[in-house]
Amino acid sequence: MALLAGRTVLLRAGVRLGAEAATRGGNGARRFASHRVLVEPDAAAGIATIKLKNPPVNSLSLEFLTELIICLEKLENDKTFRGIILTSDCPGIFSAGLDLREMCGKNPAHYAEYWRAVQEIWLKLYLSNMVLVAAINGASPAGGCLMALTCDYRVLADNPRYRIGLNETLLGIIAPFWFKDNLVNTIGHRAADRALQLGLLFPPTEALQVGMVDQVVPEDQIHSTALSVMSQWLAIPDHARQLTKSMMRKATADHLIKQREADIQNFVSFISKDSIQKSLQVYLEKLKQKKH
Ligand SMILES: CC/C=C\C/C=C/C(=O)SCCNC(=O)CCNC(=O)[C@H](O)C(C)(C)COP(=O)(O)OP(=O)(O)OC[C@H]1O[C@@H](n2cnc3c(N)ncnc32)[C@H](O)[C@@H]1OP(=O)(O)O
Repeated sequence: MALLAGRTVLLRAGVRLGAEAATRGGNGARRFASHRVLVEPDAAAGIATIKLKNPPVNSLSLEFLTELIICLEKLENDKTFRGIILTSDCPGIFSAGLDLREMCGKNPAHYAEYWRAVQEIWLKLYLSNMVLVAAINGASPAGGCLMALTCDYRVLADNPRYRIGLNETLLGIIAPFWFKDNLVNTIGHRAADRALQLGLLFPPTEALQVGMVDQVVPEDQIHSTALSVMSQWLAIPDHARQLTKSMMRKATADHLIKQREADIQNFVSFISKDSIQKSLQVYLEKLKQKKH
């Protein structure tokens, strides 16, 4: 199927990227149909722009994560593409992180399924052979920040409301070791120690200072900057860049891969605790009441 620049399109006959939501059919198999992951391919440039579109805040629900995983798999296997720009279609929000409703009031089997999907998206992004540039055009707490941290380069729009960081402690929860590893690899141990313990959400100037992002630009220049960064990275021969990326990241990814099941069990038992459920419910309630 032909790829059209600048449009959300069919990538392969009969399969619509950005049009897939997991639902259970009668036989329990997954079916896909909805529109949360928009893909704008530029085949000539070898770049696909992924726009996250799960309003209002791009929270990472199981369905949304499933779509994103499938989308990344398709792009990864399509030799047309060498780079992805990851950005948001929701005004002012890159991603609010993990969907708190997936972690509240559900059963252990659901928590385990959800956590496997969270691990999977991280592994897919972190180990991608493609160049990943995050064009962060909104607030990016916790899991939203994590997605940006998996990218090879981060451009943040200059707006004091667009704070980024791993704020888990503010919710009474603990960033898993692989969130921590990814952060340490990005900003160093001392800065990560402070940021994680205090649950810091950095506004753009501070995010740049601490190394959480690589560049801060006016909002209207975010996409053009991401494109120009991308062309710089794509100028490097793929095999050399990919092997170097793997050399830099493999140990961190293997750390999770080796203990994936144990990490799921840890998550399930932690999140199922009454005290943690209570904290998350209080936090969600506060978010809801903020408006009133
Ligand atoms: C054991 C360790 C496990 C896991 C590690 C956890 C990782 C995580 O990612 S946990 C999630 C952490 N996320 C946050 O703390 C962000 C919370 N949200 C916000 O701070 C704000 O919503 C925002 C800055 C992202 C956007 O602000 P604003 O534009 O003012 O929107 P609202 O706050 O009014 O939110 C609109 C709507 O969305 C609901 N919502 C927000 N975030 C989440 C979320 N992460 N999960 C589920 N739902 C969320 C919010 O409650 C509002 O809902 P209603 O319209 O129904 O009131």
